[in-house]
Amino acid sequence: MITFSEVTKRYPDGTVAVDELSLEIPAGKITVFVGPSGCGKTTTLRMINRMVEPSSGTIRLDGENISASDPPTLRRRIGYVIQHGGLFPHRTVVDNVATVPYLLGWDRRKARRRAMELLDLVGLPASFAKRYPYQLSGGQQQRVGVARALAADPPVMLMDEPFSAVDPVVRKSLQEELVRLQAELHKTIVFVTHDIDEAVRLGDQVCVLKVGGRIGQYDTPANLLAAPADDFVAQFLGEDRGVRRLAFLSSDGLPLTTDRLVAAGTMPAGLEWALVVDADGRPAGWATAGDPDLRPCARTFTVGVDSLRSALDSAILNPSGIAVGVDADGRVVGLADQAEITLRLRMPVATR
Ligand SMILES: Nc1ncnc2c1ncn2[C@@H]1O[C@H](COP(=O)(O)OP(=O)(O)OP(=O)(O)O)[C@@H](O)[C@H]1O
Repeated sequence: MITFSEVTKRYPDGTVAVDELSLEIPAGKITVFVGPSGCGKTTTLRMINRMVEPSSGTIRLDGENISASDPPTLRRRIGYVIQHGGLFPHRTVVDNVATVPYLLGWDRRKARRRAMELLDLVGLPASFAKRYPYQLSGGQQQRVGVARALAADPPVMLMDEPFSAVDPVVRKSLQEELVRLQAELHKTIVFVTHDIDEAVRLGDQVCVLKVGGRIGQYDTPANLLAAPADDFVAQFLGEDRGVRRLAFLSSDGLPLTTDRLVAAGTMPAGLEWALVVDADGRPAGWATAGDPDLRPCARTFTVGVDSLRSALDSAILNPSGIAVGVDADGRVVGLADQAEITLRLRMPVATR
C-alpha cells in the first residue's frame, strides 16, 4: 500500500502542483490518476519513486517513509513506464528489457532469459528480441516498455500516460493486455492518464484531480459514474456517463421474458417480432409479421457474465430492438427490451 499524507509539491517558481494530498493506494490494484492538463498527475506519480521530492507531507510504501530510503534502492521495487516506452534507441529489444537486471548485476544469460520470458508475457514474438526500437511500431515499443518495467519483478508499477501515443485500436488492445497481465501479476499499479475512458476501463479505483492538485473524487469507476461528487467531476466524466455506467452493472438479475421465443414456422398473433430458436436452443433469427424470411440475430449477451452495456448493445443491434440473453453455451435463456435494461440504471450502485 502507498499512503500519501498531506503531501504538497510547490515548484521553485511558486506553482503548487499538488496541494495537501492525502490518500491510500491499495496494494495489488490499479489506481488511476486522471484530470485535465497541469492538475499534478505526473508530479504525484514521480513523488512515489522520488524523481520529484515533496515540499511537505509524507509518502509511505508499505508503512515505510520513502524519504528514508535511498532512491536507487527504492526504484528497484518500483517499475516505471512512460509514453513511447522510453526505450534506449541504440540497444536491442532484449537488452532494453534486461536493463534493470544488468544494473542489478545479474548474470547476462539469466538476465536475457528473463527478458525473453517477459517479451512472451507481453505478447511479443521472440524474433523481435534482436530488433532495435525504431524497427517496432508504437504499440510494440510500448509493450517492450512494460516488459522492461516488469524485469526485476517490482511489486509497484508507475505508468505515466503509457498508451497515449498510439492509435485507438492499438490502445484498446494494450489496455486489455494490461488488465490480463494484472489478473496474473497482482502488482500495485499507479496509472496516470488524461483520458477518463481509459481511467474507468482500467482502474479499480480512480482519483480525479483538479488543477491545483486537489482531489475532485477518489472512488471506484462505478461510483464515479453513478454519483459524481460535484459539477467538475460530472463534466469531466462527460455527458454519456449514464450509458458508460451500464458497463459496470451486471446483467445478472435482468428480468427476461420467454413469450416471444418460438419454433421455426410459428408466429404468434399480435406480435411484431419473435425469436426463432432452433432444436438445440440457439437463436435461428428474428421472425416478423408478414415476412417469411428470418432476420439475423445480430448480437446476444451472456446472462450474468456480460454487463448491461452488452445487453443494451444486443438490443440496439437486433432488428427487433430486443436483447437476446444466452447461457455460456449460447442457448437462449430469454429476452429483454431496452427499457427494462436502462431501468436498471436507477437501481442502487453495484461495483465490480
Ligand atoms: N519542474 C517544474 N517547475 C515548475 N513547474 C512545474 C514543473 N513541473 C511541473 N510543473 C507545473 O506543475 C503543474 C502540474 O504539472 P504536472 O506535470 O504534474 O501535471 P499533469 O497533470 O501531469 O499534466 P499533463 O497532463 O499536461 O502532463 C503544472 O502547472 C506544471 O506547469
